[in-house]
Amino acid sequence: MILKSLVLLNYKNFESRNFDFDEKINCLVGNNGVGKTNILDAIYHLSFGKSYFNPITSQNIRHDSDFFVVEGIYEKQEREEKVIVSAKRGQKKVIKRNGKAYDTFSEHIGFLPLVIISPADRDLITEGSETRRKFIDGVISQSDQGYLTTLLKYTKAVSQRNALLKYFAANHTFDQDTLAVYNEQLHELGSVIYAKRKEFLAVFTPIFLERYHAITSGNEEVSLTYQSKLEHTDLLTLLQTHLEKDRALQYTSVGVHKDDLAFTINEHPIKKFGSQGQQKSFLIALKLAQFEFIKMQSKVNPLLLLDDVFDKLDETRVEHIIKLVDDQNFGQLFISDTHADRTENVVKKISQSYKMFKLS
Ligand SMILES: Nc1ncnc2c1ncn2[C@@H]1O[C@H](COP(=O)(O)OP(=O)(O)OP(=O)(O)O)[C@@H](O)[C@H]1O
Repeated sequence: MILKSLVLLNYKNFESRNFDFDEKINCLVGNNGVGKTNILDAIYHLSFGKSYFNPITSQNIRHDSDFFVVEGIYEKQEREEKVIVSAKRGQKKVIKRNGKAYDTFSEHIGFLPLVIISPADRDLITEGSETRRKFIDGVISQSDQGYLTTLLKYTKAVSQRNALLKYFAANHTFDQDTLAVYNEQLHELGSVIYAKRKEFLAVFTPIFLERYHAITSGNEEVSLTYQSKLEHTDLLTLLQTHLEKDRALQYTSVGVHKDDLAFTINEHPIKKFGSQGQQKSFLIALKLAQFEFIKMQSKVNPLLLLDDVFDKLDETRVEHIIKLVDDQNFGQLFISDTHADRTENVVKKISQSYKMFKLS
């Protein structure tokens, strides 16, 4: 799959801009703040209908404008696909494929597979468990629409159960039968989600370890461990044993919406004991494993976006990363960097076909 061209209208700092891309490598170079990351984010928008960096739609519209439009022309399985994302202040965002608007954004997820590696990924290490669940769910959803649908239903059932718990507390009442309906739903949907996450991690973890060792030349032991209360007990039983707690808290305190992924280096949490370079290598290995997993599942080469990836990494690690990208037989690559020469030297090693976009 290739993104052939991109049009931006009032998207962040771009008033009106067109790009015709190379089918292999595109380098976006320029000083801090010229909009390199914004271009990557516009491409991300076309795949996911939202920004990777800023979830507030109105803040992605250029200051003093009322709307933005991002348009991409793709070539996918020998067909041309035109995708447009547009947003007006105060209105719902619209995603269109070949002129037809989607009813729900989730239908579009996975159609244009994409992996982004960015400094913002460090949230995966530093932030709470929700970020890591989103990562797992995002990877699985890009190649499994059914999973995404199950997840959305589960999330809705959790909200409804929480609303019911609040209602019970506010009205000093309790109705076991109504609660049981939600418990059953959560149990059924949660078991599917748990099984899929486990299945995913069984395939994903070895790929991740292999990528990490390739980047670091293998002196450090790292691990990914899926943590879920469903490991030992089914969700129906857990919901029953947590009933008093849930009633007191007025929300559902147990279920797959509380799962986590533990990251360790030499058996210690990487958040506390990993150096900046080790953390960065860990995150890049995660993302390259994501790339490989999606490619295996969807049989499509995802677009790969590298945002400021070379910063703070020594030359050997940069070389290893680029070699890995090359070995993975990547499809189309977008790289943002402040150093035009550094980028050009690196990309020349893996492809004769590339374009440099010098932004100012
Ligand atoms: N809604 C908006 N309207 C106008 N400008 C915006 C908007 N949102 C962000 N910007 C501008 O976009 C610029 C940042 O762009 P971006 O993050 O893409 O820079 P960059 O080239 O990647 O920089 P760096 O090298 O520092 O990462 C800033 O100048 C910021 O003010």
